[in-house]
Amino acid sequence: MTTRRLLALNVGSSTLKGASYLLNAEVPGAQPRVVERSRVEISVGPDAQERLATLLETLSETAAGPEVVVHRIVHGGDLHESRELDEAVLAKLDALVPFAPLHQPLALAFARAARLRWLQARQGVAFDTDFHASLAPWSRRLPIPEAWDALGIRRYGFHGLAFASALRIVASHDAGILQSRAVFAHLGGGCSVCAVEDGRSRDTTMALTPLGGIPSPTRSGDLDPGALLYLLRHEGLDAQTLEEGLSRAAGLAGIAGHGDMRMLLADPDPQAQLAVELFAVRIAQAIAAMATAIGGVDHVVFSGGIGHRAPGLRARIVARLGWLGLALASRDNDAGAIRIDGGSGPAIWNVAIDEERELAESALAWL
Ligand SMILES: Nc1ncnc2c1ncn2[C@@H]1O[C@H](COP(=O)(O)OP(=O)(O)O)[C@@H](O)[C@H]1O
Ligand SMILES: CC(=O)OP(=O)(O)O
Ligand SMILES: [Mg+2]
Repeated sequence: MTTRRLLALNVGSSTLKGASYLLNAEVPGAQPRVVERSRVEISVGPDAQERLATLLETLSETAAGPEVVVHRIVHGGDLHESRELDEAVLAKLDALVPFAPLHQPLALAFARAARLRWLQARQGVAFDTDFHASLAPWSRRLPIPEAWDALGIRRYGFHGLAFASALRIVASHDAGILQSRAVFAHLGGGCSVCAVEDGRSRDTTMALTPLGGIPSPTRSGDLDPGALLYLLRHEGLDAQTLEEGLSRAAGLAGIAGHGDMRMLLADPDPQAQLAVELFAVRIAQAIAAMATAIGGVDHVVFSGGIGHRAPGLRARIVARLGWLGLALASRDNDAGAIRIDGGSGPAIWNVAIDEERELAESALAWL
């Protein structure tokens, strides 16, 4: 048997998740089996070398370095499919920094730090945007002048590795999801909802950047574009101040002062309750909108730090979708079971996604 050590790095907006795997092949050249060894989650920080060192210490992987490293890259632009990282790919990803300013610089700093640290390792990237290569033409195009579309201002969509993982996990319980209409709600540091028909993304709420779509804990999501023009033109805000406000001080935090859903759900303060209500209604509306995009819904799938861990929020979202036939089995929902519907309408799933495994599996395409 041949064995290679692989490290998967998932740089999110609030967390850095790492997992180490063995790629075991019975004979040289055979498709390897991806076997997880250890995983860790730490908060992100500005010093990539220091964070990498901390991550490796916790993974107990300092003695033998990885032979393969795969990085999650939020924005791949027109690049599709996982691929090996070289200077030309890095340059293309650098150019996409303005389309994902919270994520892309950090992830590329980690990729560069990892390339310096493990000079001998083969390193690659997989993109959040890749899952959405199949978006419907009316979803991909934004209703803006042609000349702006030509600049690349269109819907790309994000959280693709999260949706792919959720799809893989649900399909392992019910392969029927691969031939049906499914709506995925990924609710974490960033939140987005996706319409998936026969296993392919057709529409999603985030668009050009991970700032669009439904609100997130500290991000505004979609706004009247006139509000931004007003702030620029009449309140004298510059682009930097606007970006900071929309990315870090908006969403739940804009209304309630912070974006921690655990605390908000338990807080009777009217502003906390307004934030939760606005969040739940916008997500429920997005689920209905995504169902409309694909002519109905057979499965609804929740994931992400909030989507998977906050049963009270799932209950509030589903309560608004009874007219679509959705109903929860309350006890299963409260217990955090994977299948949480009452058995009558569409199936409702609650999954602990594994983006790191998606990263690891994606490397098999270019190794
Ligand atoms: N038990 C919980 N209930 C509600 N929210 C939670 C819970 N645990 C974590 N969260 C929230 O989940 C979010 C992080 O989700 P995650 O998907 O891990 O983030 P990232 O986008 O960094 O990958 C944070 O906003 C955190 O407050
Ligand atoms: C795309 C995105 O918003 O990712 P995250 O939720 O990990 O911040
Ligand atoms: Mg995430």
